[in-house]
Amino acid sequence: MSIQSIATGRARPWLLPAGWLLVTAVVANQPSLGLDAFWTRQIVLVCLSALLVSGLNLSLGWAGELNMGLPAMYAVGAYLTAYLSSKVFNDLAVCLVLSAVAAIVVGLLAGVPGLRLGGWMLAVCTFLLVGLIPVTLQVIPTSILGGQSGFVGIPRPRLFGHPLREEAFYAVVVVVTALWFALYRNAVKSPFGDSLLVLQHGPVLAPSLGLSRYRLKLTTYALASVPIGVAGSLFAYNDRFVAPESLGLHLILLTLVALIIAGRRSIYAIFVGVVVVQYLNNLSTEFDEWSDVAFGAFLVIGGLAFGGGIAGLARRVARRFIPVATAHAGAGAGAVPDLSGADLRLDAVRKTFGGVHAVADVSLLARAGQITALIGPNGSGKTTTLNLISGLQRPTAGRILLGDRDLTRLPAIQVARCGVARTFQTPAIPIELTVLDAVAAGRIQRRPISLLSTMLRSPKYRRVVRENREAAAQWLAVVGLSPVAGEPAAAMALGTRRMIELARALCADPSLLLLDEVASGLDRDEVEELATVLRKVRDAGATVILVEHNFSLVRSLADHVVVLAEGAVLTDGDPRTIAEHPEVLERFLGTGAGVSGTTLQEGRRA
Ligand SMILES: Nc1ncnc2c1ncn2[C@@H]1O[C@H](COP(=O)(O)OP(=O)(O)OP(=O)(O)O)[C@@H](O)[C@H]1O
Repeated sequence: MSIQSIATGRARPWLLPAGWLLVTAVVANQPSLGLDAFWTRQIVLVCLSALLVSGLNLSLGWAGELNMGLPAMYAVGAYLTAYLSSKVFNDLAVCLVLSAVAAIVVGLLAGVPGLRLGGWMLAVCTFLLVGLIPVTLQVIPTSILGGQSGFVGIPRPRLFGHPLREEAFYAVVVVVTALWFALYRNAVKSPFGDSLLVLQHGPVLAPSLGLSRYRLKLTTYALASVPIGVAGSLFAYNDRFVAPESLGLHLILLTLVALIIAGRRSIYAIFVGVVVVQYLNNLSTEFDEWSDVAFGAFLVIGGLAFGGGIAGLARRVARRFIPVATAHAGAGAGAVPDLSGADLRLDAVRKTFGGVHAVADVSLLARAGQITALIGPNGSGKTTTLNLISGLQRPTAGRILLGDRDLTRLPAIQVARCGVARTFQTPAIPIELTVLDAVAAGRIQRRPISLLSTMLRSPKYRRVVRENREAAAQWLAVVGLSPVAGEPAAAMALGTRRMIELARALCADPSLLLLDEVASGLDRDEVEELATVLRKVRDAGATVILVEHNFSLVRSLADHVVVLAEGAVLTDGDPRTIAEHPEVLERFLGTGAGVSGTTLQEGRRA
């Protein structure tokens, strides 16, 4: 298989858009379907609910933040449309656009402080917005928004000066929903969506790849406001009456239940979730006073028992019937591009945690085009040193220089953007990414693409994504994982996940590569393959820092070895000198153990 064919992945990419267009054309054509008023209304309601669920899914499923302010954004779209169309200018397109913008603005009022404060504060801040709906309606004169009794007399919609008959409005609702879902799908099935999956992995991975958690979450949250505001606007035109009681917590309850049925991060399954909830909601008019209790109970039970929803179920079934390929091509086959490394210099770097001196005035020089091994027993400060270099922790004192760039006070995102890439002791592989996309994630920050370009699949988007995927495919060939490029990365065996992480770090074209116990858990053949790859990377000019317990690997690979003990440098030199150093032998390898033992801990125990 060629690099290009691995990078391209899916055959017949036009199939999905063509199918979606066909479905939209059929459903939008109400007269040919022969739908009566009941079914037309049901389809309109499904569309409005699907818009709401997609908004909630973006914030909760993709960005991991519960947006409790959904009814407030919906209310903004509905009341703005009611007011504009009745008293200012009646045009459906204008009202849709202004409602989306107003929903974003209102959402950001709560979203900016909520996301800055972190934790559950977004849910709390947005919840306050819902409380503001009745207060706002009390304050604004009844002659403007209708007060507690609601806004009546919303006119029939007009579009570009023409009045819209009922079937034309129905078609607009279907087309707007289909269009939004195409844009929503493009947004999440892209490097932007992959970045959101990286966010799900926890607080450390995203900054190490140069991705800002706050910016990504805020962008997603703002995007999530768009379909909610649009749904509010369409709702006002559809019912031609807006009342505060339809904008309460019941709305968020129904939306959450539909999302649970559809599954977090679902796309088209949202329509199934919405249809089920609508059916249950129609039934519940017979036991109206109990409906919130019933939906609340479903939320709890569904959340516990139905994790992943329909989308998750489909993925599990697919995994069961389509076996995961595990073939391995043998590492070191592909060509390694030039990696222009830079010298790394640590100057009396210190890190203390309370009274613990994790790193005590460490000075070292790691040269470009060399592998510098950092060895020492457990707790000697190796990982902390890597964390200080990569910006995940800040030094208490000292200086860190990469070439002539001072990294000492830079946060992890900036350090990553300066060309520092790393792996972790436990491989950090986000769920739901293919092996190819997990590797390409290493390059997302190198050439950012705007969200608009992403959603519209602009020529720039296509070019950058193709080039990134080709680079990822090239690194997969180097580490011998081309045969599993399309498989789910997180489901791979430990050795494969370590190679995926290594390929991801290399895919960023790093000037400095930090490897934290990259050989741990690998079998003999895998360690040999790893050594082959690392020699190629070194020969390509990268600066490599290798934290490792496997002393045989260190001996065979390292140009220079730095030995840490209790946070300080005990000694440094070439591997042969270190292997014969009396104190190293005595303290870590054991005087009788010799240096051919595989790990430092084993030697210490000897
Ligand atoms: N966040 C922290 N808070 C308090 N102490 C810490 C923290 N991180 C590390 N330490 C302490 O700093 C010392 C060095 O830890 P570090 O993880 O860097 O060692 P290491 O050489 O990488 O060990 P290992 O080989 O087990 O990974 C240890 O005593 C550890 O307990």
